[in-house]
Amino acid sequence: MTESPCSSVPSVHAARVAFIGTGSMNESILAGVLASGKDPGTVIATVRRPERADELRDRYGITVYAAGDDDAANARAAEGADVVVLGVKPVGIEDMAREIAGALAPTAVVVSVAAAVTNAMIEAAMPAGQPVVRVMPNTPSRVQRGVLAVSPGASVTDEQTALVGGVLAGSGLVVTVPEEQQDAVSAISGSGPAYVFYLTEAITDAGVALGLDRALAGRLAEETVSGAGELMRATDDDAATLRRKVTSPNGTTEQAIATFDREGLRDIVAHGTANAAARAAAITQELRGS
Ligand SMILES: NC(=O)C1=CN([C@@H]2O[C@H](COP(=O)(O)OP(=O)(O)OC[C@H]3O[C@@H](n4cnc5c(N)ncnc54)[C@H](OP(=O)(O)O)[C@@H]3O)[C@@H](O)[C@H]2O)C=CC1
Ligand SMILES: O=C(O)[C@@H]1CCC=N1
Repeated sequence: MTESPCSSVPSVHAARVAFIGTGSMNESILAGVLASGKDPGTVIATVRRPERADELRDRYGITVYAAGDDDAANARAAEGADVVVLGVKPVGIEDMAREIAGALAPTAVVVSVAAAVTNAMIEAAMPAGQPVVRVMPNTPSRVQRGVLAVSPGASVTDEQTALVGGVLAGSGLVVTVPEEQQDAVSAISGSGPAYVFYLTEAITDAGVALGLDRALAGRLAEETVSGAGELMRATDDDAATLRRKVTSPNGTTEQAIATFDREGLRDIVAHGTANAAARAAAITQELRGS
């Protein structure tokens, strides 16, 4: 991080934010940011397909350009923006950075939410000195309950990083992490919602196997997972303490937990997340080789 020579950074309220490539992840962040009260007139988005642009326009009342039928759409959206959030797939991020580079104000902060793409890769696609910030968000951003892990690049000032953090705070908890931890963060909180949904699916299937109808089993599982999450957030108890409070000695829960331990569920989770982090490192290498 570097010191700002002068205070040319706008307020979070006034900052013009462009979301370039607004699919599952960027839409989640955008939804959280707007729900936090940011003026829709300060937010612009791009997608590839015109029908997707219509959908976002209807849902959020923002300006949306479709790059599929307008080659200049992404550059036009980036022009005049204070914060530009790149949300295309990792393999397309560097090309997208190059596509918009010429349209950016020198002070515009380029944020990449792509897994496995380093600040240095984005910086190399930009004019020298362009501020860049790498972020690993997650989809609960959509309901302002995301976790967004921020790693500032080489040329971004503290004030610019604070602006990015202030905008993203509308979508959830913003934490700062050293960039070398981003693959681990991606494996834990970036992918984490999928693990929780997977567990919810498994609990639902287990309910069906025990004779419940699927609709009821699904409702029980979903309410239980979301209720447990809210409880975890609302109390000072950690997860292990809350688990113990459910587990009566010689009761029913004890049997389930003992089975999970015996059959290695913790090891499976450790192995799965290690593979997720390893995949991020492999994608970085693939992108460097391409
Ligand atoms: N999904 C997640 O939970 C998380 C994703 N990420 C990262 O977010 C990034 C996006 O992932 P995700 O949202 O899942 O992917 P999606 O496929 O849902 O979103 C990609 C979006 O990019 C748009 N797009 C593609 N090409 C262009 C183009 N040339 N111009 C403008 N828009 C374009 C697509 O438009 P269209 O819809 O019209 O095709 C689509 O809306 C990835 O880099 C991923 O690593 C990070 C953390 C979590
Ligand atoms: O699956 C992926 O690659 C992205 C990054 C983290 C969550 N989704």
